[in-house]
Amino acid sequence: MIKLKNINHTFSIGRKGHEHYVPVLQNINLSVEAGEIVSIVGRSGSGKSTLLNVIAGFLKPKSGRIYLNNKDITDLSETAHADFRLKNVGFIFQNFQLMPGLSAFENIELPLKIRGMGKTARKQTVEKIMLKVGLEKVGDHYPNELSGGQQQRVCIARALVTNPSIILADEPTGSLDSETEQEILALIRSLNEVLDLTFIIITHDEEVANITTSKYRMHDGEMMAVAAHAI
Ligand SMILES: Nc1ncnc2c1ncn2[C@@H]1O[C@H](COP(=O)(O)OP(=O)(O)OP(=O)(O)O)[C@@H](O)[C@H]1O
Repeated sequence: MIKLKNINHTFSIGRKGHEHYVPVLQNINLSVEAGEIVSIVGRSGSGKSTLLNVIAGFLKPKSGRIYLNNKDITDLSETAHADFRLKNVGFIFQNFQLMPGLSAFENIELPLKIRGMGKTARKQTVEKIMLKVGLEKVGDHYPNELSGGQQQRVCIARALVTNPSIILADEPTGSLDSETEQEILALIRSLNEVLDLTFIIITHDEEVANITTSKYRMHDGEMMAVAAHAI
């Protein structure tokens, strides 16, 4: 489903004329099959977010190829990439990134509005997702009227609502207490099982890495497989 082939990336640091180049991704190869939950762990600065940005198409690698569902997406234009993301990829963030002026329902509905879906279909789709993630009672709450766990559920529902084939998650439980973390991890597992959704999760947290089917560790821009086990 996702294949990274020999991905390399460097950032240039410093003023023009005095810049130096820091290799951040070095010869990364990764293959993620449909229905997997993959975690990428590693210290701060090891290149995890850069890798996720490359997979998402926000950052073009200096070299290497990226395939999603057998389609080479490395050289898509920005517009084509944005369109591709809207149809195929959902995002979950550590700090939720919800729109503060929109209710839970409206936050989840937003990607469907952007896609031009009609009002009745939107309502049906959002209500179905809200039920799936346990938000049916708080649709009219604004983000500041929700707990951290509920906000993360809204973020997850918003990621799911366009029916993506893959979810990219950046520290999805980083802002949650340990009990809420367990609830969100259980939700991710059940979505994976029921919907056969694929997840790539970057995390510092070994608890998160424990629910995954494959685990990789980044170290100074290099990646190695740590373990693979059935959940
Ligand atoms: N836009 C940029 N320009 C220059 N250097 C960058 C840029 N973004 C990241 N870096 C550098 O690339 C390296 C990897 O950063 P990255 O954010 O991918 O690490 P990370 O593993 O996600 O860290 P964290 O867990 O703290 O988020 C770091 O040394 C960082 O300083």
